[in-house]
Amino acid sequence: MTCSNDKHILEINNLSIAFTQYEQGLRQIDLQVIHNLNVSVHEGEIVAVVGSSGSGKSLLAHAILGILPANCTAVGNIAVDGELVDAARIRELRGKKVVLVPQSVNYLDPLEKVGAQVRRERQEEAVRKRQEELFAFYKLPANTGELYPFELSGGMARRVLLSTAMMENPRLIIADEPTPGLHLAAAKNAMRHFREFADKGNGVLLITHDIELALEVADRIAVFYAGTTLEEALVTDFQSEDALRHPYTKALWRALPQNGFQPFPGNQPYVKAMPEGCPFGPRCSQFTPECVGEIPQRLLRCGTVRCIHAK
Ligand SMILES: Nc1ncnc2c1ncn2[C@@H]1O[C@H](COP(=O)(O)OP(=O)(O)OP(=O)(O)O)[C@@H](O)[C@H]1O
Ligand code: NI
Repeated sequence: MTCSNDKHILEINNLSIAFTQYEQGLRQIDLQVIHNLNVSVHEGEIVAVVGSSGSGKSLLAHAILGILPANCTAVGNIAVDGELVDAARIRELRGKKVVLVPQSVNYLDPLEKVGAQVRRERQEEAVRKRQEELFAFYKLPANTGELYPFELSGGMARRVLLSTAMMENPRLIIADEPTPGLHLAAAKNAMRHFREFADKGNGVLLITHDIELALEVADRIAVFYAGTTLEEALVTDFQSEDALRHPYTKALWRALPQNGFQPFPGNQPYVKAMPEGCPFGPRCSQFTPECVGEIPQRLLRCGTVRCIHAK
């Protein structure tokens, strides 16, 4: 939902995710953690999803890949390359057309050498060559393929995960916090790889809590808060506070070092204590009684916003 006419590689509409939990062993409750979420990635784009811990970023990634936990239900529409995908279809696309760079290095199988994992046990020479090229690109030592995950440093493991994602010539990469533990040079290398990948007409959804990193590499930013998108903005909108739409995004902007490091007190609401209406209401200086009602996401200046007061 922007002014871009480019084709959507990923389009998510009205995604909601709830966990079923049992309280005191008996009473079943549904905890809604993602609410009517919309987000899209066009051809050639890196879209960064930024939000604080617990805002639902990883669940979004897992929903797109169809790997949510069993006690979790997702409703809404997910389209990849213009095709609405259901659970069976996403299973076919996963690891091929759509790949995940997971948040945790625990996704590596501890019992298998990493080279074979990245090659998915395939023996062809071309596959081995591609794996070796990727390891070299990520500056992994020559013998890395023969090591087990426990023999890798955290940064090496992360670079192995990045190599795994790049093995299959995917169309869409979902990268969930791909840089923690990486040295600056390695992080920049990974981001350069994403950029080249997107420039070929593919898409990247980059999930991060690091807004400065997002502003450096992304084309658009989706601002997450308490399980929904409060704003979708172009990176260039972050050049001035006035170009931004939502009071929360403006607060994030003022907290950036280059804009005075102004702290913003308070916390995102806990899933069990969500306020009615706007989730940001209790922290918002523009709060009015109308904010307790339904807050639609609307188009505004080539982006979107979920705030009735935004102009
Ligand atoms: N298995 C689960 N059972 C119940 N609630 C869960 C489960 N997994 C996640 N949640 C809740 O869902 C919400 C979103 O979690 P998620 O992992 O997507 O956050 P995140 O934005 O990725 O955070 P972080 O930046 O820390 O990785 C959190 O409130 C979390 O407590
Ligand atoms: Ni996460």
